[in-house]
Order: sequence, then structure tokens, then C-alpha cells
Amino acid sequence: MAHTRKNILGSRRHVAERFEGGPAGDGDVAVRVRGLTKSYSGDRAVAGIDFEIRRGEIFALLGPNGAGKTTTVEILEGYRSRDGGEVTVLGYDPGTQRAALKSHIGFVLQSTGVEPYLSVRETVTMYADLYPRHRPVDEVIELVGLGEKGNERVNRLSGGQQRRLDLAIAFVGDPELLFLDEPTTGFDPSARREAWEVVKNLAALGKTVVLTTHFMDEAQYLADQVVILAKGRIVADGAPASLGARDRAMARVRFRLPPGIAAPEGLGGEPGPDGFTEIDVDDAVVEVHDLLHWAVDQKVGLEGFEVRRPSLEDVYLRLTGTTSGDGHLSWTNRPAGEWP
Ligand SMILES: Nc1ncnc2c1ncn2[C@@H]1O[C@H](COP(=O)(O)OP(=O)(O)OP(=O)(O)O)[C@@H](O)[C@H]1O
Repeated sequence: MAHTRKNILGSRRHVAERFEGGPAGDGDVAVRVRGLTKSYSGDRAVAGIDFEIRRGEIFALLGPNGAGKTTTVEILEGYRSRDGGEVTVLGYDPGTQRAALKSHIGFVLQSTGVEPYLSVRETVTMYADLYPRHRPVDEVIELVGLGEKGNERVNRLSGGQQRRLDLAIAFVGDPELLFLDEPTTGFDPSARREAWEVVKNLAALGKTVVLTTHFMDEAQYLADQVVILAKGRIVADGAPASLGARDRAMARVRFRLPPGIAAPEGLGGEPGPDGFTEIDVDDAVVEVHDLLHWAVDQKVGLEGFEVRRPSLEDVYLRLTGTTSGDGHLSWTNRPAGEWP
């Protein structure tokens, strides 16, 4: 992104727009995008994308740096103009009806006006008072997991707690739709888990959540729908469990035999340099049964034995043509459902 607002939950200027009355009608659909395009100085950042987000859904937008996520989200928020296509958010066109839309959405932007010497409760109350109707302050503080910190001064909160306060501020006006940009970047593992529960709590209240993230486990855990963007185009759209047809991919069986022991005939697959044998199988139940039967029969150990299908990360790396953290080239250009 992130020319304007990197890591909004980690940032310190909050915008929680007023929520007055029910949202405008567009049936069950919270966000509808058709043929959206946006260029900067002639370079296509978003090259004609279509997707829908249902009300009450947690939607995750994934993609490598420069894929067009921020551009897309800021068009939805009404902060950037689009070149072409149709966009409705809660029934409004963010390009022309931003003032009406903003009373229904919540998000957090860079650099806040939060006063460091106020307590958590005072801060949330201050923002709540901006709204004619708002959620009860203590309920919101509890919802974001700061129930024990109501009287704590903001400058005494940890980074993770401050981000939860950001979320409380964005949420106290009771928006229908929340935009969360990389909500757990910089969190330690337990703070991430806690933040995920907060997001789940919001969704349980029927709120629509639009999330951008670089973490596959986050998308896997939270999202009902994932869209993967690469170079301004959608390369996958669906539930995390079935994205890129990974639920229908061949299973990969992996194990290492003791030195000098050869795999049973007909199993296929040679051990790699690390001694592990990897075999892709259509019918994992039958193949694994045969292998285990042989191993037990022959009293042969299968070190590190595992059976797995492509993870969301495997699919992501394949579809975006990016490399994994160790610099290993992913299985680019291979058909969906197939291992590298
Ligand atoms: N204001 C701008 N002016 C010029 N080019 C821009 C502007 N904003 C984005 N771009 C370009 O548009 C493309 C998409 O950028 P965008 O910020 O939408 O990607 P992103 O997916 O959010 O990336 P990241 O994961 O790094 O935040 C990039 O090539 C970027 O350099």
C-alpha cells in the first residue's frame, strides 16, 4: 500500500464515522464491485475486478505488495476516486455518496488525536459522545478485551492494547461495516489470537468486516471469503478452505525410511537429498492404508510421516507467483489442484 495509511490499527488517528439509522438497502450484499479500474499516471493499479461481500461476512483481501489492495479498499471507503466500473457499499456509491456512506462505516487511519493522559474509558466516551446513538462504552471496552484496563491511561497501554483501543474507537459509533487494514501486524502471537477473537466478536454482532492482511493463518481463521489480488487482478475468490481448489488437490504423503530400507514396490517416489520421500496421491485413504500396513508388517519406522493438502499459503504463493520466506520459488503456473 500504503502510500497513505499503512497498518491502520497500529496507527493513531481514528475515524469512526457516525452511524444514524439503518443502512441503505442492497439486499444481502454489503459491497458490490463490478469492473473496477484505477490507474496512476497510466499504470494500471486495479485492472477490472469484480467481487461481492455479503452482509455479516468477514472478507479478506490478500495480495503481495503493490497488488492493489489499498487502492481497492480506499475506493470502497470513498477516499480514492475510481476510473471505471461500478461500486456500491451498503447501497451507496462511495464515489458520489461518501457523506451518506460514512455514517455507516468505521475504520482507523494514521496518526490519532487520542490524548495520552486520558484513561481508556474517557477516550472511548469522548468518541462515543460524537454520535447521537452509540454502543454502550463499557460494552465496547469489554468487547475489545480491555475490560480490565478501563481506568488505565492510554500512554500506559502496550502496543497491542493501544490497537485494541483503536478498534474500540472505530466501533463505538456502531458502524455497519468495518475496514481493518493489516490489523495484527506487529502483534506477538498471543495478541494476534486475542485480536482475532475481537474481530470474530464483531462479526457475531452481524457487522461486515473488510480485512487486508499478509498473514495466511489470519485469513484462514477469520475470513468467510478471501480474494487474492495480484497485479491489480483477482487470481482467486472463495472460501479459504476451497480456494484454488485446494480441497480437491491431491494429498501429499511424506516420510523418511531408515537407511538401507527401500519403499515398497509400486509406491513410487524416490527419497530427496534430505532422505524424505514425497508422493502425491489421489486416494489418500487407500494409499496411506497400504503404506502403513507395509510399515507395520515390516516393522519399519516412517520418520516424520505426514499427509497434507496444499495450505492456503501454498495456493497463495502459486497464484501470486511470489516466493516463500526462504526464497524458494513457488509452484507458479501450475494448474489449480496440483502440487508443485
Ligand atoms: N497515490 C499513488 N500514486 C501513484 N501510484 C500509486 C499510488 N497508490 C498506489 N500506487 C501504485 O499502485 C499499485 C498498487 O498499490 P496499492 O497501494 O494499492 O497496493 P497494495 O496491494 O496495497 O500494496 P501493499 O501490500 O504494499 O500495501 C502500486 O504499483 C503502487 O505503486
